[in-house]
Amino acid sequence: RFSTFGGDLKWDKKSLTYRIENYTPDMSAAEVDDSIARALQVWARVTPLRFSRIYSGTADIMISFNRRAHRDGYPFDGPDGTLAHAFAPAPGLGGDAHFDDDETFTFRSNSGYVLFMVAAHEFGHSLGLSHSDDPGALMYPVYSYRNPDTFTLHRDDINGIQSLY
Ligand SMILES: CNC(=O)[C@@H](NC(=O)[C@H](CC(C)C)CN(O)C=O)C(C)(C)C
Ligand SMILES: [Ca+2]
Ligand SMILES: [Zn+2]
Ligand SMILES: [Zn+2]
Repeated sequence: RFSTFGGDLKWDKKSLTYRIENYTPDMSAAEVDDSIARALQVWARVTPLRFSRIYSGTADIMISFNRRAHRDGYPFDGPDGTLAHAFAPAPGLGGDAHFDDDETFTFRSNSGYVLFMVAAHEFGHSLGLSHSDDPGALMYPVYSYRNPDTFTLHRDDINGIQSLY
């Protein structure tokens, strides 16, 4: 069963911007760009939301790779453990997604954490979803590998995001 953040935190606009601030050494920049774009598309396909990329200035969804403490009061924990975090819709830090660069991120291989899968989960938070208790849902709080080519959103994720937009 999906959950949202208290107070129905959601964006009050349909067009959102995103900016990739830096890159992980684990993958090519093109693979990171593609993983991020596809992770946003997961949600765009089932909502009226549209995402456009900007290359400077402040986007609604600022995306970065960080290690340990990185100035938001939620330091990462080194390899494994927490893989990433994201903030509910709001100005400033709201909507932003941070990835723990002490992880090994991959484009599609399960020899690390598939960036597309992690990002798709994080963007659920960026859009206003909290966690689901359904183990098959993308918003379930535990990472599980799924083939990026055959991945589809679980009914619970769709119900959740469509309860907001
Ligand atoms: C492999 N490690 C895990 O499965 C860890 N889970 C995560 O890092 C979550 C992200 C995954 C689901 C992409 C954190 N989260 O909810 C961010 O929004 C632990 C379950 C160990 C906390
Ligand atoms: Ca970690
Ligand atoms: Zn952070
Ligand atoms: Zn989460």
